[in-house]
Amino acid sequence: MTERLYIYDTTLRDGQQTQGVQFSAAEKVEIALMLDQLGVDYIEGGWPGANPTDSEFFATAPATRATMTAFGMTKRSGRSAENDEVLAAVMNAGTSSVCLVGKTHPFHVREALGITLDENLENIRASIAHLVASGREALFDAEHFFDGYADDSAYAVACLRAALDAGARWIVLCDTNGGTLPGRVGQVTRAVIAAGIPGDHLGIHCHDDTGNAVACTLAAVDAGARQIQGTLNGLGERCGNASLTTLLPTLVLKKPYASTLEIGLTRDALAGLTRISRRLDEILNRAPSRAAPYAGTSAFAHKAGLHASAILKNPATYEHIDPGVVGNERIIPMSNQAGQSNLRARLAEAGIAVERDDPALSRILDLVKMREEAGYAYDGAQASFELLALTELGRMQHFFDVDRYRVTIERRKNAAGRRISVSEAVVVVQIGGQRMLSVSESIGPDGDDLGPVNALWRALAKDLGPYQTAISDMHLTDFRVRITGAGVEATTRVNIESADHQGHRWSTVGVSPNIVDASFEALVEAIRWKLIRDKVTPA
Ligand SMILES: CC(=O)SCCNC(=O)CCNC(=O)[C@H](O)C(C)(C)COP(=O)(O)OP(=O)(O)OC[C@H]1O[C@@H](n2cnc3c(N)ncnc32)[C@H](O)[C@@H]1OP(=O)(O)O
Ligand SMILES: CC(=O)C(=O)O
Repeated sequence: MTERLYIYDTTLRDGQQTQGVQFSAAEKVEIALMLDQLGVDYIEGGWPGANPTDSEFFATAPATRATMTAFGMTKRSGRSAENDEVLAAVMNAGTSSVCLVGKTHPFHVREALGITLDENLENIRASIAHLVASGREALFDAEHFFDGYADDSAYAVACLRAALDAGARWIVLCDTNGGTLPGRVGQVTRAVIAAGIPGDHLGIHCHDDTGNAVACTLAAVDAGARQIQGTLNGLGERCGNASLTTLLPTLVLKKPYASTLEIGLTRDALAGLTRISRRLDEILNRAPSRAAPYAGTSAFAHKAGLHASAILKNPATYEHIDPGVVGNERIIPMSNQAGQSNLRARLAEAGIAVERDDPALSRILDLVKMREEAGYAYDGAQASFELLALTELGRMQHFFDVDRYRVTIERRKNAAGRRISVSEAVVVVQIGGQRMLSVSESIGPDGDDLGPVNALWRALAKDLGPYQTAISDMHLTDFRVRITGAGVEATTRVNIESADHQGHRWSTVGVSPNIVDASFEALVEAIRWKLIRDKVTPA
């Protein structure tokens, strides 16, 4: 018989506690709709009353199939739940479900709240009873539960019991400081169930401070907890929360969960996982994590020659699942670890047909290895690799030549008298016998300098004559610089990631002792790749 496991997402609340993350209300709406598509059961939208964004979000929250939940804390001592203004703001959001965090560790009751243990129990009871009396589904987040249990298990469980007896639907065991290991989470969860808190009322909320949040969550599920809390891409306070991007496919696809637990997530929805994960990164203006399980850009990248050779015979040789199941894709990158199998697969993927015995194959392989020795890295620069291969195969189209470029950096006062630096770039290109000169500065909308690479990009993209339409939907999404080698041998590698409105993302690489020169090479390659991908006819 299968048991129901409920998924509770807290990206919009705990995820917003990530350093550097600040969602707007509109972004929260977009994320809530993505979570709903995915099939989570609860969406914790934030803390109404705590800040204007969260209040605005609840005022305009979208209709969702998932239960929208407001978050807050148990009432303060010395006032009734009805008269606690923080709790009132949470209730006023009007959600059918409300989650309140409360203390369960005597140390925190005494130190952080400065009240007696009995007062805290009463605050929990009265707050939950107030939610239930007003017809809300009540959840109790038992803060620092595992630390509290280690200190005084009877008191920690008494806090859970106070919430359960007052009518809480869910009691959520929180590893707030994230220091508990999976074995201990499993052991304590079992003990809590044995103490009379039923597993189908028990949730788990883990932080990733030891890198074990997902494992701890699974340990609690193994022990009988039937609600898991987590966030998209593992966002959350400090090191983050248990990542639902990892947990959801694990629960749907892996034994024993797939056959013993029912969750509200279909296989179709799971195929949207990578897209949703990447969209969140875009909202946060972050490059997607390479190593993230399932949705990472390297999750199905097969770099080593031996792996690639076997993958081509049967992907199951080096993949634990089919990448398409989570909407991700297989990548066979080129690098100095590659053999001919990587090369042929990579070329085929790029739509470049080459006969098995074409002598260009070993020339390309040698060239890749030689250039990697000189500082290039092609495993993260697929587009540059394709250009290199096309050139070596004699199939590279000729779009334009760069005659010269120049960048100057000037430190000067702006109109307001503030000292700013301004970069100016001049680029001269030859297109179909015509010479074109473009000049651009790098001043952003707020008057600040965006740097010499930005000035170069603007100058290059300003007027490419017959190619202007093709590159007009192109923009740069990431820029990474790495110094390779040391001392006088040091050189700079620049990786540029570009995207267009058709949803393509591509990476190029440039190498030079001079950072601007390396950047320029990567920029020019990004444009050339776009022209090829869009099948633009050379002028
Ligand atoms: C483990 C977690 O992640 S829980 C989620 C935590 N999230 C947040 O804190 C983000 C949103 N928080 C906020 O915007 C603010 O902290 C507010 C609006 C909630 C409260 O702001 P303030 O009234 O200025 O209080 P402040 O933040 O300084 O301190 C928290 C107060 O809540 C009390 N408190 C903390 N936890 C609880 C609790 N579970 N029950 C009752 N009171 C609590 C503290 O003792 C402290 O009270 P004090 O001011 O009398 O010392
Ligand atoms: C409630 C919560 O976020 C925590 O205890 O970590």
